[in-house]
Amino acid sequence: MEEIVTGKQMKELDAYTIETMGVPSLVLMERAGLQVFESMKKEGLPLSKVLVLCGSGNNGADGVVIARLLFLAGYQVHVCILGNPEHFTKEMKTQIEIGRNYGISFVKTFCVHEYTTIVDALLGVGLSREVSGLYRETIEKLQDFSGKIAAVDIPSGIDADTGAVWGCAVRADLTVTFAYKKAGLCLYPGAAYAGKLLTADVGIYHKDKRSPELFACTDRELKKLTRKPDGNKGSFGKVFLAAGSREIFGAAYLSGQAALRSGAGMLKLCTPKENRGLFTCFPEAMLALYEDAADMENLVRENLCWADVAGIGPGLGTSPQAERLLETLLKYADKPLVIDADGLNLLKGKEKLLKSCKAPVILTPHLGEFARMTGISVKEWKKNPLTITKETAKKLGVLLVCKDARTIISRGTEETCINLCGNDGMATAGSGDVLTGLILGLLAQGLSPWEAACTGVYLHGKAGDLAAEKKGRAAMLAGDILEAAGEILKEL
Ligand SMILES: NC(=O)C1=CN([C@@H]2O[C@H](COP(=O)(O)OP(=O)(O)OC[C@H]3O[C@@H](n4cnc5c(N)ncnc54)[C@H](O)[C@@H]3O)[C@@H](O)[C@H]2O)[C@@H](O)CC1
Ligand SMILES: Nc1ncnc2c1ncn2[C@@H]1O[C@H](COP(=O)(O)OP(=O)(O)O)[C@@H](O)[C@H]1O
Ligand SMILES: [K+]
Repeated sequence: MEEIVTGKQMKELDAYTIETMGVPSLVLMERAGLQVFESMKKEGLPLSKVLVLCGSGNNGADGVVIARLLFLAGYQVHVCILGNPEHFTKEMKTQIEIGRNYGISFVKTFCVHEYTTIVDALLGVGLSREVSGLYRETIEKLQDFSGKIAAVDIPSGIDADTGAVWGCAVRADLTVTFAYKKAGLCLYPGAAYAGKLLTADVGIYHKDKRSPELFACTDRELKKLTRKPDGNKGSFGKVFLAAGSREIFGAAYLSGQAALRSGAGMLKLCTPKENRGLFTCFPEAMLALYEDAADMENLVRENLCWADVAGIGPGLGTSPQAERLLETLLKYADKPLVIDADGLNLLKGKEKLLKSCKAPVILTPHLGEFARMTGISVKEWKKNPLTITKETAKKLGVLLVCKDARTIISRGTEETCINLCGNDGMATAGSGDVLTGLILGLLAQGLSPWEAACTGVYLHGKAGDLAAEKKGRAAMLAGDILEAAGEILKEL
């Protein structure tokens, strides 16, 4: 996993490295500047004439280092420093002095069109208020700039914790952030303002490695998914999935397929009797067919005995039978239970039943479903996704997967997972059904609910990226994500 930090945590880590480990602040800064300089070259930014815009804090001081390194490498570079000299940090004053000794050009005014690249070192993780005055005017001038923009640590104007724009912000092509990704670079809109995001090691260190509060999955988590050569279809897990309705068949097919494609041993689909004929194209699935709401109790109890994990929701509809199915599952489930789509729509008013469920429950709402379920609007969630997801998970006593461009996963504890892969091509019908199946498949193979949810969302995002590569973001279908998930697992 990859740790992600808030601005405050980053400042504490900086301070610890400087004060406790004894690494001089200027050494960290030199490494930070060098990393940005090297990244700009490596990423092919046009460096024939560069303007470095600096604020009065240490982000600005990084900028002066970058200007010096560009100057020493023979590039034409101008530095423009904004802000009151009385507010310059100690490091900033030192960097300006060093810069002057080298003879780099400091300018007071500039015309953006003269430059091929602009380095944004105005504000870093120290941003603490709405951007106004000269900072704002300068950032607004960059809107007509046609060259490339490299942001130092974080695009100026982006809140390091929430990704919100404080009045206005720099839209960068490249952001080189130091030590750890900041939460505000991972959440939208900050993620979009960052452009290509690189994380650079500058020597930040902490002796007591604590477990991160916020993290993203990486391939390392996927690589833990191994098959046992002596396993059998029973040991790879049995999935019971209540999905599909008279009107909707595809959702059941997609999520059922995804459960098997992610490696589960067996699948039993619980679906209306009328659907029997449709499943001839899915011979791998066993069927548990129901006719009316009265059938449910025995059917659910029998199948829960058989299964290792249960899921409900994709294409389920909201008929009385569907509602009865959900209630019965909540009443009797003693194995992990994943609730998605219509299962979530049917949850309204059943909070008590949900709370009393003996099984660990995973809810996978997209934001529309989340809003319907909780009464918290999408707009409100987007303002503070980490806290709201955590608080809701805690309140409902569930593991919550809030699906969006950046899916957030919480079980109400201090630790939150954010997914950084995937793309807008995944906003296509049935994509969420595939995710439900993947999570069920991983649960069936023995992953804990937390591991299955975090790894499942990551696998889904990676599969979405592979599908986009093959088919294009507009043309890709949920079935392509499903197929790609299999390929990702194969490559591992
Ligand atoms: N030695 C260190 O501490 C290191 C610091 N680093 C850099 O230092 C940055 C953090 O430095 P600082 O804590 O000095 O903070 P910043 O440089 O991000 O900004 C702080 C300054 O901006 C002012 N400010 C805040 N919001 C403003 C607004 N809206 N409009 C105008 N001014 C505003 C503050 O009053 C303060 O003077 C990091 O982002 C990183 O770039 C890196 O060089 C790594 C090492
Ligand atoms: N812009 C985006 N970037 C990354 N992932 C996205 C984006 N839009 C949607 N997704 C992902 O696609 C999936 C869509 O799920 P959902 O809305 O439930 O689809 P459906 O109900 O059609 O199956 C979610 O996992 C979501 O995180
Ligand atoms: K910046």
